[in-house]
Amino acid sequence: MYDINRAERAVTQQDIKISASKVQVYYGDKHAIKDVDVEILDKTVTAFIGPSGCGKSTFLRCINRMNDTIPIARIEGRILLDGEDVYDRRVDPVQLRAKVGMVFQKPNPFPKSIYDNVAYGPRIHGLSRNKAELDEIVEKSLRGAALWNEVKDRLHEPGTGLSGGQQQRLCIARAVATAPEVLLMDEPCSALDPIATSQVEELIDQLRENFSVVIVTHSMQQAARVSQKTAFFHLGNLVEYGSTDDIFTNPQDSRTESYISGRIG
Ligand SMILES: Nc1ncnc2c1ncn2[C@@H]1O[C@H](COP(=O)(O)OP(=O)(O)OP(=O)(O)O)[C@@H](O)[C@H]1O
Repeated sequence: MYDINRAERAVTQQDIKISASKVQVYYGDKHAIKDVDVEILDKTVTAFIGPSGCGKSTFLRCINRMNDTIPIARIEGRILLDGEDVYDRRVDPVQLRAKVGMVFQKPNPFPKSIYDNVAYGPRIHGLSRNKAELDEIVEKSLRGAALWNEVKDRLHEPGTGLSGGQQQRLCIARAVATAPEVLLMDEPCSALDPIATSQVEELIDQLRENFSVVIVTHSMQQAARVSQKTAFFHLGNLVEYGSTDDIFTNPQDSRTESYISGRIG
């Protein structure tokens, strides 16, 4: 049923990149994430799956403190990135988000040129000393996002003039331009057609050579194709977490089994 062979399945002994313990998220009185413990590996694609409203995006946003921007959101527990608490008062969320990049559901390029979209982060974080270095970062990022060949002759045209799939790859280039260590992707293909989806999925597979990638997806086929680890959420709980093969072929919890077989969700 699921194509479980496309992504390399042998998850070798990877370092733990993110370690969450006893994470709770409340929106006002609503308890949206309940006591979540999870260890996310480096150089691995981890998929978050589960029915609508189960908390996938909420938990994803905890990792780079995007929930800080929602006034009614309250977070408890601990999330360590390379052993350091991302909620420590000394952590600057802007710096954190350069290290933990994010790609959203709808491509959201800035109303700027293709070049300036990618150069934006490196400029504000002072990652280049001169124009030549900045050019290099822009080219490398666009190559990394498998977009360079399509845009190299029109770098100074607006990013918003690209197709949806190209815009999403531009957003991925923008995210990788600040040399992040983790890439969070919240349903990155939901606005894309099948061809653009397949290009972005291939890209995700390449990105894990350098990053820890966490992807929220509604498509179980996509989770099976791109991830090596899968976490199944249900009603705010992390019900089951394991290798993608195991989750899809031998789930241990009846709720996981019901979801992957289409009985809930
Ligand atoms: N900004 C917010 N304010 C109040 N409640 C919210 C907010 N964002 C999410 N919630 C609630 O928290 C719960 C989890 O939502 P979340 O968006 O994280 O789920 P999800 O699994 O990502 O859903 P979907 O698959 O539909 O995107 C839901 O009950 C939702 O209504």
